[in-house]
Amino acid sequence: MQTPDLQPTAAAPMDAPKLGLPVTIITGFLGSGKTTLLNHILSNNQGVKTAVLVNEFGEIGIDNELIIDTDSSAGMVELSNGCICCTINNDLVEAIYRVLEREDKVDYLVVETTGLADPLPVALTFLGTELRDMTRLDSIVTLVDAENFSLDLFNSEAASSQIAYGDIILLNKTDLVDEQKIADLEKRIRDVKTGARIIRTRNSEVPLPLILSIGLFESDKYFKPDCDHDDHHPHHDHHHDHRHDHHNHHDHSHDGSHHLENDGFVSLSFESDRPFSIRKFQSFLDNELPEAVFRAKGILWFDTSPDRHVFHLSGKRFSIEDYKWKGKQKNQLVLIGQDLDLPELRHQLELCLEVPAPNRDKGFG
Ligand SMILES: Nc1nc2c(ncn2[C@@H]2O[C@H](COP(=O)(O)OP(=O)(O)OP(=O)(O)O)[C@@H](O)[C@H]2O)c(=O)[nH]1
Repeated sequence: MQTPDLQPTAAAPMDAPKLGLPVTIITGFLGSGKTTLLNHILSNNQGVKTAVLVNEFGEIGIDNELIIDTDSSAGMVELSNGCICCTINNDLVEAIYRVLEREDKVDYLVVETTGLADPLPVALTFLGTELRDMTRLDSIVTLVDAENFSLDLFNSEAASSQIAYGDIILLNKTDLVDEQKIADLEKRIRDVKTGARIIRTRNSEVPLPLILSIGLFESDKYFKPDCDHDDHHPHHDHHHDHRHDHHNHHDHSHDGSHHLENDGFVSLSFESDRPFSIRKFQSFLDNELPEAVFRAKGILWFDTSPDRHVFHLSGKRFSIEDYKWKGKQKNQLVLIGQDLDLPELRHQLELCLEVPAPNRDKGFG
């Protein structure tokens, strides 16, 4: 279920973009940091009107001063930053409709599942019902408590399901354990899920573009840009290799970019005025995409399709929405990951282009 078929579905009606509300599901065992992550999202998701669905409102530790207005009849609370919070009483679908039917539209929906539950039914609610056309399941983010994730938890079906379906896994509370334990856990997580995308966090602090499909085209604000471009960026002239030392750094600021640079996150911007071969691009996603790529967003042009495709990727999950071209056809893709081999990745993408051109200049834009 993680990887829908890449073949574009029937063309969307002219100029009628799908209004799929992007949805991120947060899952993870009891006490792993889900509510902490929700608060992190709500405090940093500026300009993105976000709705959150939680199982019981009491569980959400949103600071009281964020809350301004309560419409208890609808089980909905409006927060002072414009975000809304809605309880799931019995019926998840009903709660989602309450969000979708609001006059004051939201841009993003985040759903926190209960710690003991398997996230699959929640994901299927978005993928397998009529909600499928109104929402777009963007990512499933799994929190893992580095201190308490014991062997027993690996025997819990819910916990292994949470890992198996997580597009991105946040190994949280890394402040409470030593490096050896973290490394052991990463290995055990990869035993459950080959190719798991794991990010180490404290207090669930993760750069939002890694877990939510927002601001990805502005990723150079957050992520050290493509090495190929370093020469053109005087601010990056102190560029050095983070591979060997990034775990020893400490985040002295709450500024996301600082944290990211220390953790070796980089982004690759790829543009081309030739279309991708859909077959080669699909094979790249299925077989070559490095584990260290967490996120991607792109405007894609395929050889066999007249449409403009908006592409989102989270871990191995991706979605494609079809639109009509307005301007000139081209490919534009941003990939974000940790310690990526950027020249190699660029080369792989070039090989996905429809007609390989010899002696192509390296680097775009
Ligand atoms: N030391 C430490 N504590 C953390 C970290 N992240 C979260 N916590 C604390 O762990 C406790 C549980 O965090 P929550 O965010 O409430 O966890 P949850 O997954 O929502 O918990 P449930 O709703 O019970 O499933 C809180 O006291 C947090 O402050 C971390 O990285 N390090």
